Amino acid sequence: MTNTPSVSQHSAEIETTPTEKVVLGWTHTARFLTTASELVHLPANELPEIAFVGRSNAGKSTAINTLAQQKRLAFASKTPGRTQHINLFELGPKDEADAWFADLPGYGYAAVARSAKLRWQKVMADYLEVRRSLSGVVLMVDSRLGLTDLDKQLLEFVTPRVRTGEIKLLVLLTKADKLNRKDADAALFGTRAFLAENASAESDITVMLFSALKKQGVGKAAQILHCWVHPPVKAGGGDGAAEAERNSS
Ligand SMILES: Nc1nc2c(ncn2[C@@H]2O[C@H](COP(=O)(O)OP(=O)(O)OP(=O)(O)O)[C@@H](O)[C@H]2O)c(=O)[nH]1
Repeated sequence: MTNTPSVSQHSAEIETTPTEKVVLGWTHTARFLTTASELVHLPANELPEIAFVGRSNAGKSTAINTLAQQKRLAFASKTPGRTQHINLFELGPKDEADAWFADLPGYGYAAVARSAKLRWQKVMADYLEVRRSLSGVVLMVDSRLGLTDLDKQLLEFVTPRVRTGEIKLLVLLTKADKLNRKDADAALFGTRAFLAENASAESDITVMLFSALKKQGVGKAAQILHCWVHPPVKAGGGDGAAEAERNSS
């Protein structure tokens, strides 16, 4: 077996459309705000907040770093289960932030004691339930594993509010560089089929392949998040996913 180089050792160029360049300029403004181990310690927020969730080691921190084009904004660890707090990041102009990102603790890491696991699952469930500023969820799923039971539980938990349009959902199938074309397509279509059946065909949910290593899907993901925060002012609205889809094809 060969050693897989860490994501930061690679510097693949991001292939971007002009629109994606603009929105990447926005995600690059991300800066650390604060960290909290308890929900009560999270500062109140009036801005749209986008939560990054997923199984431990799915690549959340790396994805945030890639979107922000910063090496260690969110701590990307090789040891699963290292993100033990909710980390908040602020985006937009320095004196006029327009959104927050929240990096949530990864779930499902086997080596974490059961009590700690349950505690973190509760912190996350409570966060998703009570955080009023939550306007979008980015679910990171390792493309090689597909949706795990805990991912499905999380989806079950958030989809009622996705259906009503209260929160948006983007599913990133991470580490897509580790799959060949056929397996990547299978992961993509399998996840889409699950969501179509279990969420709602009409819901504005995007599922896409993502690789921090190869910079695949980075511009498109940035565009979707940007559109969530700055919805296009036009009749018919939408969350920008369709526009991102068009621009990337
Ligand atoms: N090949 C490849 N490896 C990746 C990619 N994204 C992340 N990784 C690797 O996957 C491992 C886990 O990444 P993290 O970003 O720390 O994962 P996390 O979801 O934040 O993990 P927790 O802190 O446990 O919640 C690291 O070794 C990363 O280098 C990718 O796009 N391709």
